Amino acid sequence: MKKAVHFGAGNIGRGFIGLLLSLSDYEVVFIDVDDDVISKLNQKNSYQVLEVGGREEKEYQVDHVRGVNAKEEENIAAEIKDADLVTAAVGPANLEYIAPAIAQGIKKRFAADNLDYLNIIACENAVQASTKLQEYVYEKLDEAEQEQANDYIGFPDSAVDRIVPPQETEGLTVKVEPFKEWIVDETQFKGEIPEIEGMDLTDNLLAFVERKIFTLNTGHAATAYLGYYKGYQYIHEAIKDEEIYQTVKDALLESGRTLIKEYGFAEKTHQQYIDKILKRFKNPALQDSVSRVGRDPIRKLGPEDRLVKPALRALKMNIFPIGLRKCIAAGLLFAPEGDDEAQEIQTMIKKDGVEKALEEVTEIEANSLLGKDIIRTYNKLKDSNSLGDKIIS
Ligand SMILES: NC(=O)c1ccc[n+]([C@@H]2O[C@H](COP(=O)([O-])OP(=O)(O)OC[C@H]3O[C@@H](n4cnc5c(N)ncnc54)[C@H](O)[C@@H]3O)[C@@H](O)[C@H]2O)c1
Ligand SMILES: O=P(O)(O)OC[C@@H](O)[C@@H](O)[C@H](O)[C@H](O)CO
Repeated sequence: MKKAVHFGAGNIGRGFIGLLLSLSDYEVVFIDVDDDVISKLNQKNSYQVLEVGGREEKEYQVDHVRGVNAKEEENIAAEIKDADLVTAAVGPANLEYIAPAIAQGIKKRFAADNLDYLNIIACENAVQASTKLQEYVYEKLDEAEQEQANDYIGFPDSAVDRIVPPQETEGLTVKVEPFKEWIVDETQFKGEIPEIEGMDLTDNLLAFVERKIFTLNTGHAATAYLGYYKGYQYIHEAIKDEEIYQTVKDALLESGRTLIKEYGFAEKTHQQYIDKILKRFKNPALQDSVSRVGRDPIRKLGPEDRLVKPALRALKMNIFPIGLRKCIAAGLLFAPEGDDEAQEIQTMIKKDGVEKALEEVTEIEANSLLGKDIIRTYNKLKDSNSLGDKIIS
């Protein structure tokens, strides 16, 4: 049996990547900062994945799993020393914290003359997350180790798509949607490409990753921010609201026009891709919350992320992003308790005004045409309790 070390035993870790690895005959060693999940993995050495909302509910048994606490750097390095694959799904902001243990593992492999190729794949909602992880890992290697790593350690970037909502049960069981897509850049592997059920390959990853993030995640964040604004708890409820559906669809068509121009997707195929995604949002069995989907709005409203980047691209194509600007404005009103980034935005707005907060978070100038329009929309939203016709125009 081969061995994979996977960082992040959360929703995507257990509900998607861990499942695929197990189906492909890997033992999976999960690394996590959460003591509780690690001790449960070590007590049971197995868990279940439930696919819900399709024609029939499907259950998968995931065996041969165990856990190591992320604090135990030496033990993690020892696992990586003879691992066949390393994967991660910890959130883009946490990649820098897993890099030291990965670097230690690489050092141990080289010190033991283990020159088997190793590939390390970050499965995050970010463009070039594995490349970013490589930068963090290389900061911990000396020049000779970096040269050796250039020959033996690959960091293939990937795009990962499966909606895994917050879990309601205490145990390890993970509820997931039936849809799944994991696409990895075949040009960045070192050595033989591992055969993993459900892992697809491409030599054109940027097109796929941008299509995914600037469609699914754009629409998801838009639904979450507009849904929160209108008082919905769940994504499937929010997307059923006609006003929200129309605004999200407008935003996706704007983003879609930029993707079609950038990557040459066929218009009809892209339209079908959008429709399929909107249908996935409607899955009531997921009970996916607007607070999870909108989480970390400083990241999500950032200049390179799912709402602002397509809006700026649209502007460059002389399309005024009427739908996207409304979603950005609603994002500035997103304030669920317990979301530190959402609270930070609210504090910025209270302290220095929405103009300053907009500039700080999105890097859009408050005095630009788009900036002024976002602020006008924000103020209108704040003073009413519906998206309203006057807001939609
Ligand atoms: N849930 C989804 O629908 C989904 C789908 C596609 C991609 N993603 C992406 O996958 C990544 C993980 O998302 P998620 O929904 O699984 O989140 P999650 O919070 O359920 O899981 C993340 C896990 O990483 C762990 N973690 C955090 N810091 C760590 C560290 N330093 N070392 C080890 N473990 C650490 C957390 O304790 C948690 O268990 C994100 O980048 C997300 O964008 C999520
Ligand atoms: O994980 P985030 O915080 O980047 O985004 C929240 C959701 O949009 C995301 O997790 C989706 O469910 C996922 O990307 C579906 O593939």
